[in-house]
Amino acid sequence: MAAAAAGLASIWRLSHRLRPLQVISFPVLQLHMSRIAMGGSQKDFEMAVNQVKRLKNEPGNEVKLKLYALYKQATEGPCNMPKPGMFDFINKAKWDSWNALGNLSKETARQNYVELVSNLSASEPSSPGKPGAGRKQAGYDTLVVTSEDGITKIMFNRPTKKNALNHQMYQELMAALEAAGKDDSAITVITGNGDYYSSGNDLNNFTDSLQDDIEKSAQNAAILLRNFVGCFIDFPKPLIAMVNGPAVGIPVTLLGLFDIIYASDRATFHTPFSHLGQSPEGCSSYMFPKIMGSAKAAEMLIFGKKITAKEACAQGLVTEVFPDSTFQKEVWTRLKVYAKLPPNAMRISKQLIRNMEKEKLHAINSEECRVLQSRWQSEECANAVMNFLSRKAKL
Ligand SMILES: CCCCC/C=C/C(=O)SCCNC(=O)CCNC(=O)[C@H](O)C(C)(C)COP(=O)(O)OP(=O)(O)OC[C@H]1O[C@@H](n2cnc3c(N)ncnc32)[C@H](O)[C@@H]1OP(=O)(O)O
Repeated sequence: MAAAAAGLASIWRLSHRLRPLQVISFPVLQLHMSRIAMGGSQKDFEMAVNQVKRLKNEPGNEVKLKLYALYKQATEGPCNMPKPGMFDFINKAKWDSWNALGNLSKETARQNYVELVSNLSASEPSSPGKPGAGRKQAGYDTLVVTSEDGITKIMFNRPTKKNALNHQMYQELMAALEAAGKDDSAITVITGNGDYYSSGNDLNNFTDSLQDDIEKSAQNAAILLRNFVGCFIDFPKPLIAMVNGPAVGIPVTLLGLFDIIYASDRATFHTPFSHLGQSPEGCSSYMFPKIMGSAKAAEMLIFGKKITAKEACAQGLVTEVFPDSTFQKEVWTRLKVYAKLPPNAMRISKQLIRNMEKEKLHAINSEECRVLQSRWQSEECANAVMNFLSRKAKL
């Protein structure tokens, strides 16, 4: 995990230790970007290097490695570093990427770098104010939060990352739940934007947040997780999950703390904790056996068996499954009716159902986080995360 501590994030920093930003007005920048798409002078290259720092969309590790390699080739020529050891994952990934460019000339590398940045800039969001943005609650980047017809909807909004939960999303979700618990809506719905409900914890959290002190990082992550799951345990109103597509990891385990779970028939439920060298969270170590029986829960939580929406419904994890083609229409129609029921009665009934176990759930949550804190420092976990980040393994 020492290698992970250095972090793929460092590729980004190491490859861009450059001069301070130049200030360029937007029209000048646009003109410039169309120019640099065609050329690769030293000046264009320097501007592209600065432009990279202003990208709003996170380009992903594969692109970062490509940028790193082209930058090194353009500034230093062919790879001149000794090959790092096989367990030095980060430096090995960087070395591989740079070395793969062989004898590419500095000029061509500069030009390729400029073109790559130009393409990345072209796919950036142009301006705020998309249709419907007026109804969006302000203050969230990773979520879209809206309130209407007595329903507060919290939508994961990182579709290009399959709605993986980065640190910002954990914080924003806690804030959104806190606000939804107090607003005048009757029910709260969580769903995902795009083809996934959510692919779970963003595995880049492991490299982005790690400082030199791995123990401290694991401790901070455990505190974050405990507080995060605590918000679901304490949520005072009916909480509904609209599982619009596949779900992996923590968005699945949390389902035991929801009151209703509606799923598209495209949804799947996957908790591959052993594959990741990790252990269950979200109170699933207690709620899953309680909901589906210990044998079915073990297949999911210990052996990482992925189940379909239909299977999840048969096992009691999901309330009802809908054909994907009618999922949105049917579920929203139903929820709008539910949201008209007397809100205080619904809240009180939910609390009657849940409150008896609240204290126990908080204790389970604490214990799961304590165990995970140690798992995150294990070699099994470090290897699994590095394999994903270096593109060697997906689930
Ligand atoms: C601090 C609190 C910790 C709480 C503990 C929580 C535990 C968990 O949630 S464990 C589960 C963790 N999740 C995973 O292990 C999923 C990893 N992702 C995958 O295996 C795959 O991405 C996939 C099966 C979910 C989807 O595969 P595919 O359809 O082929 O799509 P891509 O892999 O190309 O994904 C597109 C894009 O999204 C990025 N991405 C997807 N999931 C994650 C993730 N969990 N973390 C980080 N990034 C993720 C993926 O890297 C791609 O990005 P680009 O390469 O930049 O396009």
